[in-house]
Amino acid sequence: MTDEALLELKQLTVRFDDRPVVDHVDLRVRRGDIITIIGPNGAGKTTLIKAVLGLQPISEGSLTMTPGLTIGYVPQHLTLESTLPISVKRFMLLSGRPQQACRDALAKTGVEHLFNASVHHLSGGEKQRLLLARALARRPDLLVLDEPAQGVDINGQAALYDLIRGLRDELNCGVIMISHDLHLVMAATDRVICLNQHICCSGYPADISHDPAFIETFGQPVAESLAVYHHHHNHSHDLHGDVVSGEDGVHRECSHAHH
Ligand SMILES: Nc1ncnc2c1ncn2[C@@H]1O[C@H](COP(=O)(O)OP(=O)(O)OP(=O)(O)O)[C@@H](O)[C@H]1O
Repeated sequence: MTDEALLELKQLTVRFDDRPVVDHVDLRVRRGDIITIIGPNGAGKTTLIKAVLGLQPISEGSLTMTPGLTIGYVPQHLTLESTLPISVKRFMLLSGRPQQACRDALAKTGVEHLFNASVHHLSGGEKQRLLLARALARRPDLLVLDEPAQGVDINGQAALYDLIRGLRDELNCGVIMISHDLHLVMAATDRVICLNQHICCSGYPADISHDPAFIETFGQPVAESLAVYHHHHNHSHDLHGDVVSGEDGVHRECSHAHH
């Protein structure tokens, strides 16, 4: 059932004071999909996610979910009252799931060893993994993540995206996330949606980095630096950057600039 649509948005529009902040968005999320929403500040990304979570009323269009769909939500940050002592164990049990399910989820995100630690003492990356574990404890059909790698260093970010991909494979869930880490998105995401109120362009990273709408939104230098990620060469280069014959002995010219 890999093509089962978990969620479908049709012409979904959210207006604030008659201003469309999310403008006629169509989106279909199936099991196994990883869809990343990118876009400049104020583009409507969080508003769209809130609509999916049922936290934001829709002005127009429709949002259909498969009946009984369980959503696991990972917010940008863990916000807790700093004076309230709380352990990882207690935080996880607040999800209402049994202890073993909580432990299993923590093991999946690699932080089970912190079960008795204070949440306040966790590093930024560990907190994100804890939030992810809390979402997983619900055994979600759909994971929704709002900038999951915020405050995590670059190696930690790559590891977190790898983890999300691995969890998608294991749970066969759909994933929809917002990200500002364009380089990681382009290297790791299956499908990208570039939102600027409406969907400017969408598709696979290799394709959208060449899309004029993408270049207009993020600028030529960003588009060029991202295009390298999924750039498949049919030939090799020597140390000077000159093209040498391919494996089949055929020499082909590059159709792009090298950096
Ligand atoms: N409840 C609200 N009432 C009025 N305007 C709102 C409300 N929520 C968001 N907005 C406006 O809608 C626009 C989109 O906001 P949103 O938070 O969805 O953008 P975003 O793409 O997530 O931005 P960022 O990347 O900066 O987080 C902004 O101009 C914001 O000020």
